[in-house]
Amino acid sequence: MARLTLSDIHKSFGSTEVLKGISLDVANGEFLSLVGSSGCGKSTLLRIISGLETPDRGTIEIDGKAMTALAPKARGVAMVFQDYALYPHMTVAQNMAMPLIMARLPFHARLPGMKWLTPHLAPLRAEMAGQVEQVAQQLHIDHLLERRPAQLSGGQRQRVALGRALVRNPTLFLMDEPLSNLDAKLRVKVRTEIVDLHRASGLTFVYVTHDQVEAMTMSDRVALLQAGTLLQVAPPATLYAEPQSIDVAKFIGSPEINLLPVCAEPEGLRLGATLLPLSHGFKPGTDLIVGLRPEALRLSAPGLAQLRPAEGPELQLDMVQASIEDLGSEIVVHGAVAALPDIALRIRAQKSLQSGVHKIALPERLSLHAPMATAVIFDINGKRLDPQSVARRQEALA
Ligand SMILES: Nc1ncnc2c1ncn2[C@@H]1O[C@H](COP(=O)(O)OP(=O)(O)OP(=O)(O)O)[C@@H](O)[C@H]1O
Repeated sequence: MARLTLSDIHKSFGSTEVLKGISLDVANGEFLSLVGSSGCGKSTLLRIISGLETPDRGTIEIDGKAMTALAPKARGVAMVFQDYALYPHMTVAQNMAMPLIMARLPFHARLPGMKWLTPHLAPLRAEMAGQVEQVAQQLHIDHLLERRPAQLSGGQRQRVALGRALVRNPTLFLMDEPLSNLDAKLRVKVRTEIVDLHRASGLTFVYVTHDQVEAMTMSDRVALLQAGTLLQVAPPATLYAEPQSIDVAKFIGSPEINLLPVCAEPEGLRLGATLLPLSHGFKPGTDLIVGLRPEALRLSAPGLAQLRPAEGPELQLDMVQASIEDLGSEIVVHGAVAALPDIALRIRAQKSLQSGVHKIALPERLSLHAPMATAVIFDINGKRLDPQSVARRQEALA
């Protein structure tokens, strides 16, 4: 187990500043995912932690010990790459033993044929073979030890790469998009296996992905990186329900969050002809943005099953439906706010809550309802307005 501390990490390649001052603490035994769109600097940060890349500025500590100047192999860190980087001419057993051989056998003893000329090293070789066997059993690949990588499936290769990293008994496990070469079904399976491996090993994991579903389902916390800056670091549920900015709100959740430009009035927030009763005491005339998750919206229309009564106060919006995506268990409805055709709306709803017909047909005009508590309010620069400070302001005005 290891605690990782990054302080003010900067990195440029030529004139391009890729990391702009990253500070991050990863706790002992935590599973932290680093997410962000392509090119935002995820792999560079991982390579800096492992020692494969040097930061221009900033420090890396593991359990309080300075790592910044140490060579990769001195850091006790294991890394699994996207392409697995297995040696094609070696068996699975030889691939998995390689980190042990490099760390523990003297150079001359690693050369071909030296096994017979260094009998005094036989106990060490047997111990290493035992370690490989043990990790192979843990990953259910012990029956594959004599095969070469070309004789394995994608998922099996992936497990060999994990095994090769684990065999060194690392304190910190780094993974760079390890599932991206697997098909969708296998990805779900291996995802669960990695989570199980994390639980069983108790190791600290830092996992890079651009896939928000992976990050949200696997991690204790998610760190969202954008253009070399950390936008927010939080548990998945917090990132989803309490995004600190519009950029975070847009990255997490599919379909994307609905963003409605409104203007504050004394009685609420005005969206075209609709007045949303979110009267938070904003100065009249202030432009704001209201975020509503597609799955927070419920539809009603003539001919549809009646909605269950709401548990708390609700917002109501009229929508002009443009298209319906039927995903089997649920539907996604796209459309526009009535009378404001440029403002797109998306709703995600369980199909069983609809009228029960096989082919979903909805009237063009729909009425949408969302619990008020699910609305997230941002200022015009995209920063989330803290609900507590909003409440305090309301009290002060009362
Ligand atoms: N060795 C290098 N030399 C020059 N530029 C580099 C180097 N390594 C990375 N970059 C650039 O740094 C930026 C960040 O790259 P990085 O691989 O860290 O992004 P990423 O978030 O991991 O992207 P992806 O999800 O596509 O792998 C990119 O613009 C990339 O082209």
